[in-house]
Amino acid sequence: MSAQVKETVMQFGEGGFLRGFVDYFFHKLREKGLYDGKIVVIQPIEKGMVDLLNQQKGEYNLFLRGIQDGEVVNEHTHITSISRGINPYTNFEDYMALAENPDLRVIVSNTTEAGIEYLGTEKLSDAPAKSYPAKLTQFLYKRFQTGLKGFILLPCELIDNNADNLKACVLKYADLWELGQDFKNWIEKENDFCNTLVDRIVTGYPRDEVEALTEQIGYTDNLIDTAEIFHLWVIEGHHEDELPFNKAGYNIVWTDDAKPYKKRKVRILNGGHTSMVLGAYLYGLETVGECLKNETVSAFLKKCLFEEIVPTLGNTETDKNFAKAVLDRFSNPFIKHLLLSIALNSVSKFQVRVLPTILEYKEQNGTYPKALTFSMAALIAFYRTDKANDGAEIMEFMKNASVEEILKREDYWHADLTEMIPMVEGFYNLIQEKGMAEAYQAVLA
Ligand SMILES: NC(=O)c1ccc[n+]([C@@H]2O[C@H](COP(=O)([O-])OP(=O)(O)OC[C@H]3O[C@@H](n4cnc5c(N)ncnc54)[C@H](O)[C@@H]3O)[C@@H](O)[C@H]2O)c1
Ligand SMILES: O=P(O)(O)OC[C@@H](O)[C@@H](O)[C@H](O)[C@H](O)CO
Repeated sequence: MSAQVKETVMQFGEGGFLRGFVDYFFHKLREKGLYDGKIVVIQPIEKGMVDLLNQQKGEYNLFLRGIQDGEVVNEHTHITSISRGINPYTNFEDYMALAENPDLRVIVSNTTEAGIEYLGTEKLSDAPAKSYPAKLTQFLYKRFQTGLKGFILLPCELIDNNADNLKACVLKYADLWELGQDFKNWIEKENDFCNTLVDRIVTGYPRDEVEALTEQIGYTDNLIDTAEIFHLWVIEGHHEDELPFNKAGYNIVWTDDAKPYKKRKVRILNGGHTSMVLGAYLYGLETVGECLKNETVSAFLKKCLFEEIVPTLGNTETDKNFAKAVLDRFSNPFIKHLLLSIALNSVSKFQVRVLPTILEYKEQNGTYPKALTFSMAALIAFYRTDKANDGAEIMEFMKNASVEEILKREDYWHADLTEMIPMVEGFYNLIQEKGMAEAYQAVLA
C-alpha cells in the first residue's frame, strides 16, 4: 500500500455482494470527489479470496445491468475503492495495527447469515479469534486502549437487527474476556451500531459470460462481479454528513426505523424467490429469468405476490409498487440468477421469508393461502431430490420423513403447523403423482 492512501473503512468480507454494493458506493463517492478514503478488506474465515484481491491490487470490474426508468442500463465500472486485503489468519499483526489508524471510521461487514454468532470458546489472545464478532471485539478493545475515536458500524448481514445482534455478541465477548466496564461503556457511547437492510441482486462471477466480458475489459480479471442496477440500502442512523451517498445520487435511506423496509423486502422479494424457485426447478427451469418468461411459473409467482403476500402486508400502494418492481427485477434479461443458488438453505429461508405470510393470511382470512401452501409442498418434493443443499441433518430428515413429520418439526418452522398438514399433503401427493405441470394447473385453477 502506498503511504498516501488514507484507509477510512474496514470491511469484513470479500464476497461478491459487498464488492457489488458497498465498495461500488464508496468508489462512486471518491470518483465524485465526495469522499477521501479507501477500504481495507478483512477476510473473515480461513479460506478466502484476499490473496486474489491483493494480486489485483484490490481492483476489479463490476457490471451493473438492468432496466431503469424504461431505459436499458449497462454500466461497467473499474472499482478502485479498496486499498488492500488482510488475511488475519496469516497476518494478524497487520489486522490489529489498523486499530491505531486515526483515519479509520467505518466498519462494514457481510459474513452471511451465519457470521454474527457468539461461540464463547475463543480467547482474547487467539490470533485471530474464530467468529467475526470475536475478531471484532479483539480489534475494538485495542482501539479502546489507544484512546482513539470509535466507529460507525454498518453490518449488511441479512438477519433481523443485524447491528443489535453484533453489538450484543461484542458485549458478551467483553464479559467472557473480562475486558471491564469502561470498555463496555466505550462500546455503548463511542460506537454507533446501525441496523441496516440491503437490497440488490448480485449474481457474482459470471461463469458463462467470462469470455465476452474479458474481451470488453481487455485483460483477465478473476474477480469480475455482476449485479442488477437496482439498489436500496436502509440504514438506522444519521451519518449522511460523513457518508454522503445520497449526494452522489444513490438510494440510501437514513432512518430511525428500518423495520417496515425490511418486512416489505423480505416478504415480497425474498418470499417471491423462495416460494417460486423450488417448484420451478422441479418443473424443469434453471434461472429466475426463465421463470418469468414461462407463462405457468410467472402466473404462479404473480398469484403468490398479488393475491397472497401483498394483501397480507396490507395492500398499500408502496407494497404493490414494490412487488411490481420485483417482477421487473426478476425479468432483468441481463442477469442469470440460478434457481439452485437461491435454493441453498431453503428450510430456514422458508421459515423466515414465506411462512410468516402463510400464518398471517390464515389469521386474517380463516383459510390458508393456496399458492404459498403449495410452495411448502414443492419445498418438500425438492428436498427429496439430490439437488437440495442444506445442513446435513436437515437434508437427511427432509429426504426421508413424511409430510406430517416434517410439518411437526417446530424447531424448523418456529410454529405449530399441524393444521396445515392435510393441505400440504394434498399438494405434495399431487406433485409426486401427476408431476409439477399438472400440479401447477390445479393450484392456478
Ligand atoms: N447475492 C445477493 O444477491 C445478495 C443480496 C443481498 C444480500 N446477500 C447476502 O449476502 C451474503 C453474502 O453473499 P455473497 O453473494 O457476497 O456471497 P459470497 O459467497 O461471495 O461471500 C460470502 C462472504 O461471507 C464470508 N463468510 C462465509 N461464511 C462465514 C462465516 N461462517 N463467518 C464469517 N464469514 C463468513 C466469506 O468469507 C465471504 O466473504 C449472503 O448470505 C446473502 O444472504 C446477497
Ligand atoms: O442470497 P441468499 O441466498 O440469502 O438469497 C437469495 C436471494 O433471495 C437474495 O440474494 C436476493 O437476491 C437478495 O436478497 C436481493 O437483495
